[in-house]
Formats: sequence, structure tokens, C-alpha cells
Amino acid sequence: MGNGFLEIQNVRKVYRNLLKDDTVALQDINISIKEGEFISILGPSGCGKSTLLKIIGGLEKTSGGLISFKGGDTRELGYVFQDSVLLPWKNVWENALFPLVIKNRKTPENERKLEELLELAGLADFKDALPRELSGGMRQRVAIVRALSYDAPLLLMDEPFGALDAITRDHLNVELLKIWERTGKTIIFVTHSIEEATFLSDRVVVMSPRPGRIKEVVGIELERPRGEETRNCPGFTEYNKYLRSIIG
Ligand SMILES: Nc1ncnc2c1ncn2[C@@H]1O[C@H](COP(=O)(O)OP(=O)(O)OP(=O)(O)O)[C@@H](O)[C@H]1O
Repeated sequence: MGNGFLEIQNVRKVYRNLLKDDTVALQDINISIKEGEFISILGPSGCGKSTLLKIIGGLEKTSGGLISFKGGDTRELGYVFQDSVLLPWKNVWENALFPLVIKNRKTPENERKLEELLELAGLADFKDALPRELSGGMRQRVAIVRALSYDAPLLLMDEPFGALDAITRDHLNVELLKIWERTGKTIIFVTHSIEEATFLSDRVVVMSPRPGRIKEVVGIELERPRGEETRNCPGFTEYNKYLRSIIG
């Protein structure tokens, strides 16, 4: 066993189906993730990206292999989904605060940190707004702040910007990197988008389907901090081309 922050060793997942053949969703998955890394999981539909994230997050059991998380309690993970449902009757502040209330950790210090996060996410002026008064991008930003509210060391994101238009998605990618750089969290980010994976990641885990396996792990050595100008640099285009060639 290695000594990474998060070690995934020989993980396998089989979904048992009563009426048809079983689905081998994941096979021979091995990754060692360092603390503070930004990792993307990239691959075509059905290659097991969400299954892998759910297994890491403890929402799904493995059929074999080991997951070892040295970052603390696995219940202390932040999770952001494509459609991160906010409570419609609670305003932005109350939604973001909700995990702290449930975990009985609503302290003045934690509330101050939450204020800072809302500021960082550009939501400071919208604390009193209800979810229906926000754009899709703003709702996702609230969901990210909510997931970070209890200072989870690991943030799992399953296509959080998948339902947004390209301009909003690009903008939120920049915002997310700012939050990541400021908070030092480890992030595992599932996406279909090659450009998004290149822009955000330290390493991109490229998966292939049936059964879902890791095809290659590609280190993205573009300078940080990254911003809108990163998309215009030749390295960005080269990485995108390379990732596209691996996915095939
Ligand atoms: N609960 C389940 N029961 C049975 N099969 C499942 C279940 N969840 C996923 N699968 C199957 O496992 C495989 C991997 O699915 P998964 O959702 O992890 O892929 P994905 O790469 O996240 O796909 P997408 O990009 O479309 O969200 C697919 O063949 C899917 O049909």
C-alpha cells in the first residue's frame, strides 16, 4: 500500500442485474492521490466515472479492492452533483449553512469561514436570495460553498457544471480554481469535457468503457495560477489534442 492521501487499489465494481448479464462497471482501478491535488476523471458515457466517485465517497460498495483515505473520516467529504438541489424555501446563507446545522457545528468561527467562502464565490450580495432567484451557475456556486462549509479535506464533484452553457462553465472553472487555490482542498472532478479537464487539473485520469478501466493518467503541466488566458496558450491546445487522441 502506498502512502498517498487517498489510495485506490485494484478496485472493481460489478452491478448485479436480475434480468440481464452483470455489468462490470470498474476493473483494476489503481490511483494514488496526493493531498491538495486536482484530479479529473475523464471518459465517455458509461465508463464508470460516477461509480468510481460514489465508491470513493462511500455511496456505493466495491466488489473488490481497497480504498484507503488518510485525510480523516470518509463521512467528512464534500459532494457536488450536476444538479445540486438546494432547499427551495431557504435562502443562500441558510442553504450554505445547512450542513453545519445538521452536524451541530454552527459556531461563530465556522460562520465567519462560511462568510469568506461566499465572498470568494462571488455570492456575498446574494445571501438573502432564494434559489429560484439565482441563475444555474449561481446555484452551483452555492452548492460548492455548501460542500466546503464543514471544511472537508476532500471535495468530490460529479459533472457540477455539465448542465450549464459553455460561457458560464468556463467562468465557473476559473472561480473553482480560485477557491481550490485558496482552500488547499483535494478535488476529484468527473467530466465529459476534455477542455475542462485540461484547464482544471494537475492530472487527468482517462477511462475507457466496458469494463471501465484507467487507460492513462496524464499530468497537465500548465503554469498556475490558470485563468482565461490559459485557454489561448499553445500547451492548452496540445494537451486537449493529446487527450482526444487517447479517448479515440
Ligand atoms: N445502480 C446501477 N445498477 C446497475 N448498473 C449500473 C448502476 N449504476 C451504473 N450502472 C452501469 O455501470 C456502468 C458505469 O456507469 P456510470 O454511471 O458509473 O458511468 P459514467 O461514466 O459516470 O457515465 P455518464 O458519463 O453517462 O454519467 C454503466 O454501464 C451503467 O449502466
